[in-house]
Amino acid sequence: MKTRIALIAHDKKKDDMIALASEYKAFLSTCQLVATGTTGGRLTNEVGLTVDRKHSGPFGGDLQIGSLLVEGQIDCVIFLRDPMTPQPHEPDINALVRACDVHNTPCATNVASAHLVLSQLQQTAAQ
Ligand SMILES: O=C(CO)COP(=O)(O)O
Repeated sequence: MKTRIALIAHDKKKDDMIALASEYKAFLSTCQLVATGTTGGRLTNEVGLTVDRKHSGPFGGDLQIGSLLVEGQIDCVIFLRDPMTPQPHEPDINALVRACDVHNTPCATNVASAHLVLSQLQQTAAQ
């Protein structure tokens, strides 16, 4: 079965997400990807990945991904959050991260942890 990964980035972290996805493109291309709206659009247009695009974060995209996660349809979340900028949908963001904790789903919220998670998943997939 394909690894199911959610990719989400706040605006000031989107360039980091593009760089990360470009680095892991070969592996990510073998995965089933879901993303919030704007992040997903950039991943498709700039990296060439096939992504199931949900609504933009402020319009409920985090909640849509949280719902998939609760249903057991997400193996891992890469969520590059911007800790320096208040977000109008902070409750949605907290709900998604909380759902990861409730369901013991790996959730990388910065680039360093995203590298650890993706390199491990890539290695496991190659075995
Ligand atoms: O706001 C977000 C996550 O909380 C991300 O949404 P977009 O990918 O649509 O910018």
